[in-house]
Amino acid sequence: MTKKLQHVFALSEKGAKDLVKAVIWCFVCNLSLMLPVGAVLFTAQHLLDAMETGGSPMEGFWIYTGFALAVLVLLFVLHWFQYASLYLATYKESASRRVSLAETLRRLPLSFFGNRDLSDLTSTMIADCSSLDQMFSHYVPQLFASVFSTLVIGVAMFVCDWRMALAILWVVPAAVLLTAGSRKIQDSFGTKNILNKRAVADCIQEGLETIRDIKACSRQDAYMEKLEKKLAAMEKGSIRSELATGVFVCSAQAFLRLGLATTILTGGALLAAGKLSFLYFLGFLFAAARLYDPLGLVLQNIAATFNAKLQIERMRSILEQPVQKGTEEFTPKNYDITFDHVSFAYREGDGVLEDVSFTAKQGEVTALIGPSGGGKSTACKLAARFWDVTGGKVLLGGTDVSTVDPETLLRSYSMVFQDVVLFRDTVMENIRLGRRGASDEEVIAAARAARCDEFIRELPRGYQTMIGENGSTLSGGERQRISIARALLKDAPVILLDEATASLDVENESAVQEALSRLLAGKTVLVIAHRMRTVEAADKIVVLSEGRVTEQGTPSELMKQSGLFRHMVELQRQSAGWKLK
Ligand SMILES: Nc1ncnc2c1ncn2[C@@H]1O[C@H](COP(=O)(O)OP(=O)(O)OP(=O)(O)O)[C@@H](O)[C@H]1O
Repeated sequence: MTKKLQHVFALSEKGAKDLVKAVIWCFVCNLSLMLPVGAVLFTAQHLLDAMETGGSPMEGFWIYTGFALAVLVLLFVLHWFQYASLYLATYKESASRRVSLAETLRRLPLSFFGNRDLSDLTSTMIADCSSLDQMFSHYVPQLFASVFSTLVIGVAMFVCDWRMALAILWVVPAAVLLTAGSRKIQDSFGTKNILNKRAVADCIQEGLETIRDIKACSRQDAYMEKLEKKLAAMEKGSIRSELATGVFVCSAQAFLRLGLATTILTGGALLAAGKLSFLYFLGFLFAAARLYDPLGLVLQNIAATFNAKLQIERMRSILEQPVQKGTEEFTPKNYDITFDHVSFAYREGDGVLEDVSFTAKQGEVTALIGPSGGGKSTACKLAARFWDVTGGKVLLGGTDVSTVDPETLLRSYSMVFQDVVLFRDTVMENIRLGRRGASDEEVIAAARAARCDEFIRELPRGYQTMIGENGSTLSGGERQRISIARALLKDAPVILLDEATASLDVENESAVQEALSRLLAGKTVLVIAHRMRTVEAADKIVVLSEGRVTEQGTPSELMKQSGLFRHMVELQRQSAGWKLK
């Protein structure tokens, strides 16, 4: 049963077990609500007996007071356990749900993120998790518990007096059926409502991410119009969804109250006919009120439970994704990177690399060149197992990288990509990301080697200056030098450089090139460079065009052929003389 609950509600094993416990406690608490009814009847019986026999009503006062207090204490204890099992367990599960989502996301190949909307993932992590917290702390356990407790209380009522039991309970199946029968309608409105809300969140996130381009293209009005349309659709959808839920739930709740009327009528008739004692009549009246209250709430919550379906599905779609796995024991015999007949496609049927074979040897600089879109960056990322290949193998030191745990593998790589990512933190910490635990002195030494030190010291608080979101307060060249400093600090045996010096001015470029050449000694270097000057000193050139290796060899060997490399070198020599009029 635990497994089934885990699957249906996207819970951990402990979460499923805790849900069972919560249902049991809610069930016990629902039954305990009948205890005060018993206490009142017990006391009333005593008073009636005393009045009939002419005894003192005060006789046994302490016993009844003690009994009432015991009921009170028992109720308190039971509700305390119910509270702990509902809320504490739910919030523990909620924390572990978020952690396991984050863990899964950490282990997913980048292909997953390529196919998913970022704002969709954000809303799953934040909004969906919160909705499920609410659902598991307030709705689901109470829903199950009410079904069981109503059954038990119903049987007890039938045992006491089947006519009164019928008068009370006939409305229950009708009210539940009315709510459950509306599921399809509520499902459809609820799903539309959630999708509308997501569309608004997407639109806001898109606007925030692209605000610079929106302004640059004077598209503010068009953007606002689009957002307003989505907001209007959301408002309409929310009202419709609430109305659809409200109509059915309120009707079902009203229907439930009809039971009180039939209880009074039936009880009154039986009482008048002498077929029911006054005490029993009183007891059934109390019991009906006690029964309908939690049931009314449950009806309200059934609708909320229907709406959670979509959120659970979205959560499950992440949790059940196949994650990248592999051995954590990785000691390659060397750090040669070998592409062995590698094919790769971001989307099925849309191949980006086709039968790519080459080796980037340890101690050598291997340059990937070729026309834009030829697959150079893709090859670099496959070398670090950011994605898994669709055909062939990528080997590091003779080991297939797809058999190595991605985080273990990445310890062997330092990377500087075109799109530098900086975090909202100090400059010091942004560089320290290269090697956790590096001392301030080591960070500063790396910054010096990457020619960052000078501009960092000019920042308002030097190395302790906070960098804005993704380094927005720094120039492109400065961002890139910080990322080079990170790579220098990491000092890994494999270096991947993707246009590493693209945003640097000539003075900085030669300074960084000098720092890089010190770092690169003895390492496996895979560099992507558009400028032929950057790759003149490479040990090996691999030309990638339309996803295939069209040439490979030393620069001088390739210059002798009249292939793409030579053509690119000549073109760049010509363009070196190009100037603005
Ligand atoms: N994340 C991605 N999802 C889908 N397609 C992608 C992705 N990244 C790249 N591509 C596509 O894969 C192909 C190769 O891209 P890649 O970036 O590897 O080429 P490149 O040779 O490095 O180009 P450039 O020199 O312009 O950076 C291109 O057609 C590109 O549109």
